[in-house]
Amino acid sequence: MPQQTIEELYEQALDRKQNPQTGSYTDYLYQKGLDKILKKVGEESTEVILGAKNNNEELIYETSDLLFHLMVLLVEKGVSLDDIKDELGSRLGKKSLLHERADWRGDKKNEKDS
Ligand SMILES: N=c1c2ncn([C@@H]3O[C@H](COP(=O)(O)OP(=O)(O)OP(=O)(O)O)[C@@H](O)[C@H]3O)c2ncn1[C@@H]1O[C@H](COP(=O)(O)O)[C@@H](O)[C@H]1O
Repeated sequence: MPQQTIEELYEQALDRKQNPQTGSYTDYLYQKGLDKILKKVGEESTEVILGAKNNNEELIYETSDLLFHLMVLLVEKGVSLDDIKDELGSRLGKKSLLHERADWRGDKKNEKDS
């Protein structure tokens, strides 16, 4: 079975933006505009959560849907994958702030606030 990288998925979405194709679902999303794309990202996020509660097959399917719609959102907003990689890179090696969280320390008093 062929595989597709996130980079290829992004490039595909970018190509659809630059070279609109009639009958393309990606093009349909761009035509509908940002609110439609955001609605799809919201729906697909919820479906990832529901899929994870069911089984890994559904989780994989819904995560793929979400990644596709996220790539369309990034393209629509003019955000590149490099922008995301830079942000992720800036976090590399940073100490997590987990130790500052009361719930992690087992502070039951604050659990209801989390
Ligand atoms: N990876 C995807 C991909 N993942 C999900 N989807 C579409 O996302 C939609 C999600 O399903 P839903 O039931 O939630 O949505 P829907 O009812 O079809 O549509 P809405 O009216 O809700 O918007 C389906 O129509 C899927 O076909 C995708 N559509 C396209 N791609 C990739 O993009 C390429 C280009 O596709 P086109 O732009 O259609 O040529 C394809 O070859 C694929 O590689």
